Amino acid sequence: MENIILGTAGHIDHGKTSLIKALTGIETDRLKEEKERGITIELGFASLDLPNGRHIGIVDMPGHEKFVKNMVAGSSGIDVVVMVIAADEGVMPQTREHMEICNLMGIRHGMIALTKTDLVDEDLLELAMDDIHDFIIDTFLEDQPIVPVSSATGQGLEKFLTTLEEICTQIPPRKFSSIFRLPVDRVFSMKGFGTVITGTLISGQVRVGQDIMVFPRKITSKVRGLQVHSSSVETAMAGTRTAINFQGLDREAVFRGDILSTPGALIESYMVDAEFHYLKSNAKPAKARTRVRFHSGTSEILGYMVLLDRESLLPGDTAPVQFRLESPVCCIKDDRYVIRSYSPVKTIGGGAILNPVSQKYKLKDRAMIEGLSGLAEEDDEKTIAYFLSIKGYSGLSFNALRVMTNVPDKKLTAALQKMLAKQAAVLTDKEKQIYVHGSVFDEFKEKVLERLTAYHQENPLKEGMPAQELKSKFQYVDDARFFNILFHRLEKENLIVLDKNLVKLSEFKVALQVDQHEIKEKIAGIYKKSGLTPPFFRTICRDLDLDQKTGKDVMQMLIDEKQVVKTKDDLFFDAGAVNDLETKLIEFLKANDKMTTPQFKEMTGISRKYLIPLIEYFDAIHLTIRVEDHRQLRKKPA
Ligand SMILES: Nc1nc2c(ncn2[C@@H]2O[C@H](COP(=O)(O)OP(=O)(O)OP(=O)(O)O)[C@@H](O)[C@H]2O)c(=O)[nH]1
Repeated sequence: MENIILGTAGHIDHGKTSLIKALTGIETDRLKEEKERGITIELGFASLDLPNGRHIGIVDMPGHEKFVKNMVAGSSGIDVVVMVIAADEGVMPQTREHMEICNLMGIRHGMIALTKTDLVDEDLLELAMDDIHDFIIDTFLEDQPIVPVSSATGQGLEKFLTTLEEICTQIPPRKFSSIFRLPVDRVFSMKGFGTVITGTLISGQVRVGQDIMVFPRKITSKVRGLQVHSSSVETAMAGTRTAINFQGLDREAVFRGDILSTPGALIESYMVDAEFHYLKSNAKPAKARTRVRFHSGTSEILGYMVLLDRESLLPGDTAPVQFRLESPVCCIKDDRYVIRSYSPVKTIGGGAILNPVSQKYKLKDRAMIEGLSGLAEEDDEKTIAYFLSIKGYSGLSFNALRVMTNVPDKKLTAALQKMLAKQAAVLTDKEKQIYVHGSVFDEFKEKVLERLTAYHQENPLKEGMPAQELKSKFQYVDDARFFNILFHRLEKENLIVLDKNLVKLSEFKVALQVDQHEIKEKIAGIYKKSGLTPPFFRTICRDLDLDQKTGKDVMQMLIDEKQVVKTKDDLFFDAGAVNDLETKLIEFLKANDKMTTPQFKEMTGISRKYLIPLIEYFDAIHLTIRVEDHRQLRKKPA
């Protein structure tokens, strides 16, 4: 049987502490001031064994309006709430506020103790009952038992216990994360023991001898002793009120609001995103940016609440928000929190954490914000994928994923394995256990392929791009190991070939092994030698065993360097030969004004195959112009 944590709630002086004392014999008001003033300021702790042997840890919460923040602190980790309402007063302001806080904290089980029945007659008791029935409509206590009791006379206490027992059997086991966490309620020193810290162990477990870290201060220490419900134990499990005795931990260094965990397990953040329910009881809509008090675990932190998807939020509505805090928190996903207004102080809403380690959003981050609302659903793979996708190339470690997703270790490992298998995630660092989203790899793949394609186009005769040069184009992938892993995946997919520090697309082939300069010289020589009767270019390529693309690139160079002249299609001429011809042509036209094709043939002694392309070339460069069946100079000679 699992342990259960019970919390009391209710308006000041309605009899919470007296009820616990009547049930357990334990006086939870232990501060001197509390005794003197007769009210509960701090959280009180007690425990109770039910008739069926089940052990219950009790957190007695303060009812005074000023101490609601301690009440919030106490309510994290509570399974069942006893709402205490005095028969002589009925539902009062803090009865309502506590109910709202319990709702916001996600508490789903409870009952009502109608106390001080000895002070009222039948009629008044009935009136109080009616009052309560109206009050619990649409709350988690609707349809839950109401048990009249008197702590003064003991009347109804037995019925109270059997009812509580029955409720406890209905509480399903809690879904605990694997991370050991204990929000600090109290710190004190005991003679001969040193520093003792108490709190509710809200997830994971802790054992004697274990190293712990106090967050967000990051002080480390070792567990010397553990007590659960006043007995020493070796290991304490989630869902128990726990006292931990530390070896060499300064009492002054730890405060309520801190949180104990294992070294490095939590991540502190000044920004968290959450689903926020704005209580119906608020009078005005919430503004886009509101100064608030953020309560989570046992801490209260000042900050701003920023609406993420709207300009204002109506009472009763729920929306994604970001909290920007003055000091860091160490939340994990799904943690419940409560928001109180800055001044006057009043509970205005709360909900569950969606992204415990967030950042400021820019306009382009719309998709990230939209993705947040999907996180409230419990789909492990989707949640993991969301966080991996927003982290891009840097990815997330297994450790960070535990915090971000709140998925217990075994399930997290299984989900990641599944995602790796279908390439929805890539493990980029085995040692540090870093995962990136599958789409990050796809994006990288696209970019590398694009880069290499461009490189091959620019350098058709180079066998490949130096790997170092390629890497330098991806400065934003700052982890060399990560780069190499993605790189090798491209190789595995047969998209690229890595050889002697050169990378190339696998489909790319350099046609020639001779170097570019040599080919160029050879081709230039052929044109020089053949003068006005050159071979077709395709013939040259064939004779030299050149692939067309390489040949074309070399030819382009010869044209650029003005070594050859391009006429139509596949026919190129040595630039020197064409120049000589041009001089002769100009001389002839100056002397004769015009020239027919047969005259041109006579002058050059070449066949029409070369003649026509050359004549058309001189027209194209605007040296000559065709008039009827002859050519003349386009510009009259000076
Ligand atoms: N007659 C009578 N008096 C009661 C009963 N329960 C509590 N009281 C008295 O009511 C006063 C307040 O009781 P507490 O138990 O301190 O009330 P509380 O709700 O714990 O108060 P806070 O923790 O300060 O919010 C005390 O003087 C109690 O003696 C009861 O059943 N009958």
